[in-house]
Amino acid sequence: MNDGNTLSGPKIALQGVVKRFGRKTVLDGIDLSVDPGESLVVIGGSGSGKSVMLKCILGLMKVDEGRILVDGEDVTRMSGRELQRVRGRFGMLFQGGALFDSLPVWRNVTFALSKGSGGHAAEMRRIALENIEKVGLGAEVLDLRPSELSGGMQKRVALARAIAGHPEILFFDEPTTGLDPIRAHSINSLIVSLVRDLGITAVTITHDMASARTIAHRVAMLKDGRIIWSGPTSELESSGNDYVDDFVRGRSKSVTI
Ligand SMILES: Nc1ncnc2c1ncn2[C@@H]1O[C@H](COP(=O)(O)OP(=O)(O)OP(=O)(O)O)[C@@H](O)[C@H]1O
Repeated sequence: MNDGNTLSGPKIALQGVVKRFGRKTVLDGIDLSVDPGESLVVIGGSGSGKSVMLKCILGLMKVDEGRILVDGEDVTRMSGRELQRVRGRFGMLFQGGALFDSLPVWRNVTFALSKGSGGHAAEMRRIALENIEKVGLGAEVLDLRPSELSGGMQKRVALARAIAGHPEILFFDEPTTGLDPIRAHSINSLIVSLVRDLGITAVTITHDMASARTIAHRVAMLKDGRIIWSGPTSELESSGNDYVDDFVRGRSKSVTI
């Protein structure tokens, strides 16, 4: 699936990553890598450290031990401009979309490009439309406020914003939460096509196993601060790991969601 990229090494590599809050160790030696163009889904119970892991990759949280390489560069040793430069390669779709309700859709989509200062309005509208169309919306939503859109449309606008800066890597935090099955399916399809058509590397956190099965090339399970299993999506049902089995089948005896 990643033919041609094998020589370039992983897009993201976590090596022995430890993150503590006070006495609590949330990440306890994470080793994980994501290949260029790969779609990795991270699953795990509530509070298992999935969001903390993404924040560490983005350099929004400092790790206590270990290294995180993005295209071979260690982001844990970076700060300031250097970190901003690497962050420019990422797009994020946050839980809830995190759109600015005081701004029309087109300003939301181009917010990072215009740095919030305005930019050239005609050019920004053109870019907004281009990206809105990529997520299956049209010009009629450009001047609406996010509150005037349905939850599914808001997610699409947030996705349009995430891809507007031509990211090489996209992070999705619970992209289908709160959507009905049809809208969830269309967001999943968009993620699949972004990875396939634009060659984007994707890391997604989700509790939605239907979504994981649709969008992931590979799934990694986080528990007690460690990756306890990772494998191709086709092996999810035969992982040989009881905890993964319980999680995948939605059994709750060892999982708290
Ligand atoms: N800034 C912080 N200060 C202290 N503890 C934190 C901080 N951020 C996260 N934690 C703790 O780290 C643990 C992991 O949190 P995290 O948000 O990564 O979980 P998660 O796996 O994403 O959960 P969920 O699926 O519910 O979103 C939790 O116990 C949380 O309380």
